[in-house]
Amino acid sequence: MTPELMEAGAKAREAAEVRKQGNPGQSGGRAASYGRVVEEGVVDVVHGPILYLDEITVSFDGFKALNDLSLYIDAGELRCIIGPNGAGKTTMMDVITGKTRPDSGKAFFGSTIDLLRLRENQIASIGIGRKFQKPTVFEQLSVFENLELALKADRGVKASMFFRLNGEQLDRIGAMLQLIHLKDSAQRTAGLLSHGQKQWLEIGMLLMQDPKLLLLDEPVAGMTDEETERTAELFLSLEGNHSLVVVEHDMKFIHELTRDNPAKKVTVLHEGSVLAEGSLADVQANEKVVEVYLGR
Ligand SMILES: Nc1ncnc2c1ncn2[C@@H]1O[C@H](COP(=O)(O)OP(=O)(O)OP(=O)(O)O)[C@@H](O)[C@H]1O
Repeated sequence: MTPELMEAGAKAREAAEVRKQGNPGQSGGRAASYGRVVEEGVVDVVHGPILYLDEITVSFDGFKALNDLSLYIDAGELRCIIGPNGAGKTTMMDVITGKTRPDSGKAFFGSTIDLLRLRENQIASIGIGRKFQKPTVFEQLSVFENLELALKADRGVKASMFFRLNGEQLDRIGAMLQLIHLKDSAQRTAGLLSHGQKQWLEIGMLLMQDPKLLLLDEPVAGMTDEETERTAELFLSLEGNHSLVVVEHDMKFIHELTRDNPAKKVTVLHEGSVLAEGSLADVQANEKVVEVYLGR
């Protein structure tokens, strides 16, 4: 069998597996999904949040990195998650993206897609994008080529080689360059960009794949104040069209992300579960939060 055919076969199997999730009696015991057919790439958010984590527990040698963690993110929401070192933020992202399997609990994408039954690559292909703390771009390629590659990412190797951008795709790359503030650097080698610009490029690459949910792990670590402000602007412009979960230590950045709407929810994690949730002002005034985190 040719590699192209094997790839096509694997894709078809994945699509079938995702579709199968509408069957009754699947994990999570959610009768609400009974008999519904899940189309590939379609996330059902009509009846609730885009991300639903319920009583997730993850243990490492008996130590609970996540301890009955329940968290719900609405479609189009920008949620900031803070918490001291070791609170479980990375482990939570690992569970959502299929890197770590929990001991117990439920994790749904929309109301029908059971994330705990999918592999990492399947989870990425149904629209959950993850940005790690360190930027990972193709350093030898230009900014434009990095975005072009991201656009082709779901094609097979051979199809990518012969793939030519059409007008609409060129326009999309142009719009993305504008959005991530790299229009003037389109032909620049990515390796020569500043740290902040590399972060934006990687975010742009994720966005080229049009994720429904973006998980961003400390996106402004190492950025200048100006870059941090621009990143806040960028995320605020994505809110509504995408759902974003931003894990961050930088409180100034959290302030910037919540400034337009002081009631915006912020979640504080501690020892593997939610310690407090509410507006930034509320959580900052919460005594338990002050004790374990902000008061340090
Ligand atoms: N693979 C592992 N094996 C053993 N312990 C682990 C493993 N992964 C995480 N832990 C522990 O689980 C706890 C939660 O870790 P996690 O990295 O999720 O926290 P975090 O909130 O992301 O912390 P930080 O802000 O420092 O990145 C920590 O005490 C960590 O030492």
